[in-house]
Amino acid sequence: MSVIEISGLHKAFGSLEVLRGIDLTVERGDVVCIIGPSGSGKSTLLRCVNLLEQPDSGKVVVDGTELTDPDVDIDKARRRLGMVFQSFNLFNHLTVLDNLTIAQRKVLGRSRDEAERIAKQNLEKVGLAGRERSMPSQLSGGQQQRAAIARALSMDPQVMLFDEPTSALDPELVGDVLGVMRALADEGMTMLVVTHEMQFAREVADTVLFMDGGVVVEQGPPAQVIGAPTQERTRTFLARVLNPTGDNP
Ligand SMILES: Nc1ncnc2c1ncn2[C@@H]1O[C@H](COP(=O)(O)OP(=O)(O)OP(=O)(O)O)[C@@H](O)[C@H]1O
Repeated sequence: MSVIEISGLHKAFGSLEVLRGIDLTVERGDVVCIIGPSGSGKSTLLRCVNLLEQPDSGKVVVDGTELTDPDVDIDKARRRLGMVFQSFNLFNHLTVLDNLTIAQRKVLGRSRDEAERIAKQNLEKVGLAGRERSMPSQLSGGQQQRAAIARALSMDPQVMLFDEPTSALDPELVGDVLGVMRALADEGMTMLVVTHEMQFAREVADTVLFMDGGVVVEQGPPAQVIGAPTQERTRTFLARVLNPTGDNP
């Protein structure tokens, strides 16, 4: 069964049309990587999936619930989606453990003990066992991002949304975060990932979506979209990101 069904999605900011009719279906357990040039609408698409942005028209259905239905309890429906942002978005005045337990307790009504047990399991999963009492400022960017992933996982999401999760990291920390994401994919987590990491997209994605100018120009398995793109716009973009200096090898 499809976990995400998006149809006819449009979004404009003033006169700027950012999404111009996006259709996308994501099957359970699949990893979909969204690639494309800056300003092509990738983040806006992800933010429309959990209604952080209200689409102007079109439908977003997650796990059988239409989030774009005005009568739906959006806070409840949104709980199926875990979101990881470029900028980690941890509460800096709270310990790592409190960052992971606060929403579990407030939103899901879990007891402190249960929330802490689940938080610790997820911290272990992302390689941060023993850092429960640390403050975010005592962690590297990569560790903060892994804590943010553990926080999202602690809410038992059906789908994880990643918005350029490694773009704010020093290059040497990128691999750890991508490693955690690979492990999640291997466990069967359904994931929608906006990324500039072509190697990750090539190796982990079931489907790659190339967006440009608010439309999906090309989509399919990575071997097709990244390995043998059929559209000129995809080829031009890939040539630039895979060989940014334009040097011949
Ligand atoms: N809240 C907003 N208000 C006005 N304009 C916005 C808003 N959010 C995004 N935009 C504009 O919409 C366009 C698409 O932005 P979006 O962030 O979706 O692109 P992107 O493909 O994710 O780019 P990048 O790779 O640089 O993050 C950009 O021109 C951006 O300036």
